[in-house]
Amino acid sequence: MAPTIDPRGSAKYPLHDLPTPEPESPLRPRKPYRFSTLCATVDNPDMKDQWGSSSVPIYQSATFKGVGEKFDYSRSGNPTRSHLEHHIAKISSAQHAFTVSSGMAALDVILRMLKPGDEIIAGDDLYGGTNRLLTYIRTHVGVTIHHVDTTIPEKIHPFIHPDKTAMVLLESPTNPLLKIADLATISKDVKERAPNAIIVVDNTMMSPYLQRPLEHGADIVYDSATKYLSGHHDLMAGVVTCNRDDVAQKLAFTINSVGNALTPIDSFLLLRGIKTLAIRMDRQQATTQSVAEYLYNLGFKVNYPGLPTHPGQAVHARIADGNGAVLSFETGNKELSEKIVAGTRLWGISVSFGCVNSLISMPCVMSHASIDPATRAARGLPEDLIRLCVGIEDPHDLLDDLERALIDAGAIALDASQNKFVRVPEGDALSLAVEKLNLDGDEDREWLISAPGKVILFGEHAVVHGVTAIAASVDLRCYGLTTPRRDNKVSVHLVDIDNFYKEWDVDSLPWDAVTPVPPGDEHPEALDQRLIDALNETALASIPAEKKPVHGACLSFLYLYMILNRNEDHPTFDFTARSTLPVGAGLGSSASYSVCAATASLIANRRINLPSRPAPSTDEHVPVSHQGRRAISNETAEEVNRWAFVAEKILHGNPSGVDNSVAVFGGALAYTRPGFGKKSGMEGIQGFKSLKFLLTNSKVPRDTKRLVAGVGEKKANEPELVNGILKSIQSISDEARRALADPELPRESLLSALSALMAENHQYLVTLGVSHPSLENIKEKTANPHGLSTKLTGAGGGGCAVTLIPDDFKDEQLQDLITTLIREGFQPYLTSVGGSGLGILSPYPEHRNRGSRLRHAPEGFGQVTPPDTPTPRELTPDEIAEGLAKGTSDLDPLRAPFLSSTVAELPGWASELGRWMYV
Ligand SMILES: Nc1ncnc2c1ncn2[C@@H]1O[C@H](COP(=O)(O)OP(=O)(O)O)[C@@H](O)[C@H]1O
Ligand SMILES: C[C@@](O)(CCOP(=O)(O)O)CC(=O)O
Repeated sequence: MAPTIDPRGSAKYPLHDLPTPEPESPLRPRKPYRFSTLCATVDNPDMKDQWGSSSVPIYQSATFKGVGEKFDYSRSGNPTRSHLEHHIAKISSAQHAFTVSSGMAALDVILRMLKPGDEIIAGDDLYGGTNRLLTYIRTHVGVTIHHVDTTIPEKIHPFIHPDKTAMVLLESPTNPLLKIADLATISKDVKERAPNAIIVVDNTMMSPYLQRPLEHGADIVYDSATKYLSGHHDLMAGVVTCNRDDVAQKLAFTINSVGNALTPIDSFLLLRGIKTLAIRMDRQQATTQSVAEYLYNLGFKVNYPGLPTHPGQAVHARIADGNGAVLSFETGNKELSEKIVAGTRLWGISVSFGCVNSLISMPCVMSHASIDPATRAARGLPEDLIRLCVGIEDPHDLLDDLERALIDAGAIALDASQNKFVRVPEGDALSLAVEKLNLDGDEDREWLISAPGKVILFGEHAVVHGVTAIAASVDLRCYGLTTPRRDNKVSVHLVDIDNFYKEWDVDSLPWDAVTPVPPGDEHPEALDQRLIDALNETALASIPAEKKPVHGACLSFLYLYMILNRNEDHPTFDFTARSTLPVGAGLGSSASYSVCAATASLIANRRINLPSRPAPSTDEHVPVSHQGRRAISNETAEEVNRWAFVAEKILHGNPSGVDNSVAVFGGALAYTRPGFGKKSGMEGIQGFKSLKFLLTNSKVPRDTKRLVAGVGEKKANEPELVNGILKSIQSISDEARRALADPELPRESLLSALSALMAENHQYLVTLGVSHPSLENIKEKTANPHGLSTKLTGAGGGGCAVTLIPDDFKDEQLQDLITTLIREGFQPYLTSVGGSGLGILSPYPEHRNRGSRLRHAPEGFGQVTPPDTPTPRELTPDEIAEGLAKGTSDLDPLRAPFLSSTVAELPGWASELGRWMYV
């Protein structure tokens, strides 16, 4: 049957005018195309394009020449719009479709069917704009409106009048409470009692993909096509569909008279958006289900028909094909909700929904603000309600972002006994968030900080030049303790570097040379040479140049201490560092030191927020582990990371940032330095933790700054060679990443792939000139007779080598290898990788465990005991006494045991102090 085009605005089509081919044979009939095929297939057999264009052309023309042709004036009809309307009719099971300038324009066209004295029955949880227009109709046209709870069909009955009820206006699910109306039952009930009443359904929340109310007895369905139909928030449009010719005629008349039909260009855009409706919707609603379950499991009241607890779930499942991508939830407190909404990053704060990007809003202050508060209350719209409109972003990122916002607002907190986040009881939440660890008045408190070292598996040196490196945290850490001083001094105590100690009167420091960086601002790209020179000439003048490690450590500490200070009130404290990492051996001791030093000064200068008080815990022992992970917000972590990078610049000259990123964020990362015209940043890598590595310190000292500069020079002198190597190392990192991310790759294949890539990467480092005979010796000893793969790690030139230990490598064989390495004068460590990043000992008294006995760390790491305690060396009793005498006080309970613990005892002692909060 050929469609008839009504140039006055309505495109009328027979049902099932679908591009389904004719059956090839009566025995094998073709099935009609399914929804997503219909969406993607824009085809109007009656309007073939003369050039066979693949997409419908934009007829940007107000008038059309000729008399009696299909089109004469675009207000009445336009070919692009006709194509769109044909397409919408097709996917909506409708005979007639109209497109107008917005969803509200669609409703306006529909409401113009009413006349004074008519009555409307409408839901009580309608979109704010709908309410506004209904109010206008009531006051200006004289139409009576009954707002009724449409979740129970019987509640409508008393308001149905056989003559006066002209229209029933329904939304299901409602926005924003996601209430469900039984469209089929209500349509039937109304038709029985008031046969002339027109049933109108706003289907915007569902789109024709998930719900087609015309199939359930509705007379008119309208959508704000600005939402899911378009999907990209780049146009505004409204759609009206119906099957009744009489109704269609009236709608067409109004649209043509008013002139609000959709423009050609918006028609084109909407047609384009509809092609991906099904695929977008599938992704969006799958993520919404996860978000709804996540919030529900935390204990929030969640409104989403996909939850079994939703009262309208069964009715909705009968009528609709899916649950949509909007949900709302209550927090119990409006202010708390405002904080959560303001705290998200990925979820954009915006009205509207249906876009590929996720949105968060508070209906009472945004989309529904036009309804007065009393009416909102009367209709049960909670002031604290948060609406989430889910987009197509990665579900993990969305959940992550939401979780961080909930943590930062104080809505959820870590329960250490369950090792998971739980909802903070209503009432407490806000006070906790506001409390946000008020650092004022905490001058008299000690702070214990720790950060891990790292092992670079692939990409050292190359990472400085923009290549991706793959690195993971190791089980060895630097600890930094700040102890308040009451004598106007600041001091640095470097236990690992000859127990070096130095103090300065804060007023003697070269404050004139400081250009302070305001809180929140980033440090400029280049170091402030004026401050460095001033420090070298004054505070550091007495440190001889050959004492490079001490000089670098003091300079980086004082530089941060001064530049982070923003007022006349200079904090006074001692900063003592101790590490279980070998210093200067390529395992990132400098980065872990930098992270501790940066955190110390950021805390002392009150420039970072620490988490609100976590849920009260029992007195139970909480070991240093992943228990407190993510207690420190991402924002704080990023701030520490930026400043640790500044300290790394002082120590390394031209660092890539990979070491400090691992020290702050822990785990395993693929890191690409920004500024090389490609995708930069860091991405977590899974599948790393189960790998076993032997780290062997050659004990050959080397200078990272010099080695990094050396590679830079080689690149300048032999660009072709070095650029080729950089390219190859990038491929190695990419391949390693793919292998680690491939869940189907058998374990054996993963290990052999990584071994081969390590060997290849090492050879490139040899060519770059950063190996050392001692490293080649370690490589040889692990390869023969053990067949293991070894590469240098870190800057090279000495320092450490890393060896991958296969799962089936026997303990005795490992012990044998370790003995050989020790005999050669090397220091092996068997370490696990991928543990926590920056940690801060909780300052909350109830999380402290004072007076606990010193516990000895378990001997060794993993199955193999390293034969000797690693560097740093143990302090002599005299040195301990000397250290204790410096600025110690009974008020500072951590300093004395921090100094007197042996290196082996240090991790166990720290963990026993109480709860640690981690990034
Ligand atoms: N525990 C520590 N105490 C003081 N300074 C440290 C400590 N750990 C590292 N550093 C500083 O970092 C420098 C080592 O950096 P680097 O040579 O890059 O070695 P790594 O590869 O271990 O990071 C030291 O010379 C010192 O200035
Ligand atoms: C050589 C390099 O790639 C790794 C750091 O070396 P080391 O761990 O500090 O020895 C330098 C950098 O990435 O900053």
